[in-house]
Amino acid sequence: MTEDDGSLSYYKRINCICGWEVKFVYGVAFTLAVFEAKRLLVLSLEILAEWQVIYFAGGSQPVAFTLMDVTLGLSCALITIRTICKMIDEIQFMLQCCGHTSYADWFLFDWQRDVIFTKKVDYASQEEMATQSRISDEDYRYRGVPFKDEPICCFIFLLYHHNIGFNVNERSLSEISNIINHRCSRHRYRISLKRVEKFNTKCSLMLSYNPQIDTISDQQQSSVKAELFWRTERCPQKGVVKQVASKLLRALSEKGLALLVNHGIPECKMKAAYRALDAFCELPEETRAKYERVSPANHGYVKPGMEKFSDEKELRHAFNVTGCEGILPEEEIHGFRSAVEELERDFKQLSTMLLTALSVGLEQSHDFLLSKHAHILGPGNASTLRLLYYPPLCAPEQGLTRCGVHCDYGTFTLLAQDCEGGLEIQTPHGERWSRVGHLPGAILVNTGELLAHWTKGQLPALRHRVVMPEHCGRGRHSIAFFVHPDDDVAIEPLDTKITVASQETTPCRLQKKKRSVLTAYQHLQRRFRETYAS
Ligand SMILES: O=C(O)CCC(=O)C(=O)O
Ligand SMILES: [Fe+2]
Repeated sequence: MTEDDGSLSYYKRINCICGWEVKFVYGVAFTLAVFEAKRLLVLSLEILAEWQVIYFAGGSQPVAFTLMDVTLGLSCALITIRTICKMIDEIQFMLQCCGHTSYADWFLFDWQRDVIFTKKVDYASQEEMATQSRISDEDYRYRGVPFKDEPICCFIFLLYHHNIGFNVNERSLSEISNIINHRCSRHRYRISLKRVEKFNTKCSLMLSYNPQIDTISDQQQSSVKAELFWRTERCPQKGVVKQVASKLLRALSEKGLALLVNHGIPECKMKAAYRALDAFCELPEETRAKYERVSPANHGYVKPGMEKFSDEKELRHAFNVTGCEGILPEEEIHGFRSAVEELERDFKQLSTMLLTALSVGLEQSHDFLLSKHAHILGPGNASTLRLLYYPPLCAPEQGLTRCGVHCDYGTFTLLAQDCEGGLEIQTPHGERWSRVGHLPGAILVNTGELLAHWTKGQLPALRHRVVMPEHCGRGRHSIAFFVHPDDDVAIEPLDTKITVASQETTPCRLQKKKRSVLTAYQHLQRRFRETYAS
């Protein structure tokens, strides 16, 4: 890395981190394609030159067959190459590794196009990268991704469904898992495969990676899964709910967060909301001011600098929607209302399911937590849908950040984010920060202060922040759904018998001081006073 005119350029060559197996198969497929192409060329030339002779000797039929054979051979070889490339890309994507300087490179430029059509591009140079063709959110999956010699991966765990998009069969999955488990053991990746026919799913891939923990023991590994199986069932079987509950609880107790796939909220609804907020942020300042949040209500537009979690300037636009018929900029932005109302409905439904699972996991009746959250998005409950937009920034700047360190205040938060990245979490039992990568369509569940307090810290509140981008980004969009109990619910530790291992946890601020019993409303207002500039 060199420093030139104050700008940083990276001069690191691109190496493949893949094992010899992948390189070998890749090489064979490529050689095959070259060989078949050569054969096709030579044959075509021969036919052209000798056509009269072939015709009179009655050789046109065998020649036609050979031609067909070669053509098929070539396309098969090309398909093989493509499949292998896709498989490698998919693995890199899931591991959130590779890329030139980080896996986020994939989203920054059209890697494949540039490799093919440009003679020499320095992918390491930020200036050069800024001039490259950008790749859209929809496209990146179908393009190649750059390799890197040292994976910059963050802690992530997920259950990824075959029928959502990991389009390979079970055999190739187990081959991939063998290769990765063998080759990447030093990077602490683990992949395991499961068949879950019962839930109308062909197979799932479980992947875990944690660079902060020296080794992931088998026991730790099996404790970080969380998935929602029963979203389409009105009356789910008890066993299914119990299974999800225990996975969710283990994930939240050990990591403070869980990643949900197969949750039923389509990505297009998130994107509609992102677009609606973009349009709002482009309105003149005086128009936006009409919709500003006015305390003590939480509904409305929060302009940059209005809410502060740290001493740094925090550059973000937020629009809080509390569901209590607060005004929305529908007049200026047609479709704003429907975009947020649809999401509110979906997030509320998802929260209801998670509250049921948590109640069961806490060994209470299934409606135990639901009864404390009876009025989500209605009067007397502070649950809020929040649209967030962080404008693009080119380089980290002193005293400026996107979102300072904080714990969320309520029961839990559901968070959807685009591919820009920047979200970081502090694992409950450590001081180090880990990146949370972007998995398209997945929703993050993180524990809030009240759930931590209720469970005496056994489900610890997750400290998180959004840092500035390393490269020129495109701006970050996210949607948070803060689930809060009804205003009058007292926040005393619950009488629960949590079955997960009790561990020493980093206390969130609520637990540090002994205070008289507060209601959920009082607790929230206290937090708002601390974070909102008057
Ligand atoms: O934008 C994000 O990803 C995080 C936002 C957040 O943590 C919050 O608003 O509480
Ligand atoms: Fe937060």
